[in-house]
Amino acid sequence: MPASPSADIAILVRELRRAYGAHEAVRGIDFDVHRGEVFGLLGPNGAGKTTTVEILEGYRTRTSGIVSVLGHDPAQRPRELRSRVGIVLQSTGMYRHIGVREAVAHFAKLYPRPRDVDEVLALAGLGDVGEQRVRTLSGGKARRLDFALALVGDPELIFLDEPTTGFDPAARRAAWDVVRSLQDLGKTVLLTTHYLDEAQALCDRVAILKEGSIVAQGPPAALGVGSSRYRVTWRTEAGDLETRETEDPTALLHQLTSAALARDEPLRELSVTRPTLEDVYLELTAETAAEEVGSGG
Ligand SMILES: Nc1ncnc2c1ncn2[C@@H]1O[C@H](COP(=O)(O)OP(=O)(O)OP(=O)(O)O)[C@@H](O)[C@H]1O
Repeated sequence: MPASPSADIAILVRELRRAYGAHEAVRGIDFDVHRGEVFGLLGPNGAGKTTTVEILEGYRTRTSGIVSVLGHDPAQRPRELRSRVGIVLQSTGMYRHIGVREAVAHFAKLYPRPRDVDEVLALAGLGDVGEQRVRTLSGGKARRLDFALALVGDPELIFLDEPTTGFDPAARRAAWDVVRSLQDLGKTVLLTTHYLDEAQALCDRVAILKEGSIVAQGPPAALGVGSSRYRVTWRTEAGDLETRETEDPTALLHQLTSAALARDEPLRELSVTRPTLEDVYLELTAETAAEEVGSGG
């Protein structure tokens, strides 16, 4: 029997497990993805991200647990899901010899209610290369074509597996813009990424996987980003780089700047930062540090 989640839940996962022989790759995870949300699955290599996403896409079976995608069990491979879900594969490499616009138009015919082809080209940032042959596209543009092919069916839910791996910084920013425009269109996005800045920039909520279990889940801000901890770094008189963490940097900054003024010297390399998602992630996924901080909370 398929689970019947409430209308605002696009993906529901309960006690999901997947074993490969004796190895349990996914160990009883729970999460929901709300409609209209960009949700990120993060975790080191082998944490179970691909296994989880491919179970949601219907490409892999599960050992146990409940999974519902737009109200359907993907294991049944319901036809309806095919047109309501867009999957950006790790580069399709199809249609190399035809034009970009032609490829998107060809894909559009596979769906009952496709988006306008030119609109999709514009959305994916391919408006200027529509007449170019697919094989002549740069890596970044080829990836955008993968986006375009996933979007042309006008899916409600889009899976993005490491959407910017191998991109240069400009191509990454462009891909981020595509994800943001999907969000503006009210689409639900589930993405996996190795880049923590990407998750921080794009995701409404993230789940951090480690060895098949979710070790933290929530909005990036609630995972410590923008928390009350500040990190103050500066170069001392002796030339050493010093770092101190504090709840309130006011007094420390006053002390440092007064001393520098008294010496009539600039305070070199001063920075005041808050922990990024990356700091939180590294803390949670570190092999030994996790045990130490895990029980203390
Ligand atoms: N078909 C398979 N048969 C046996 N073991 C597998 C299979 N697929 C994955 N595994 C194992 O399951 C664990 C989780 O793999 P998975 O690919 O889901 O991780 P991941 O988080 O996606 O990693 P990556 O970021 O490297 O893609 C790993 O230990 C992996 O070796």
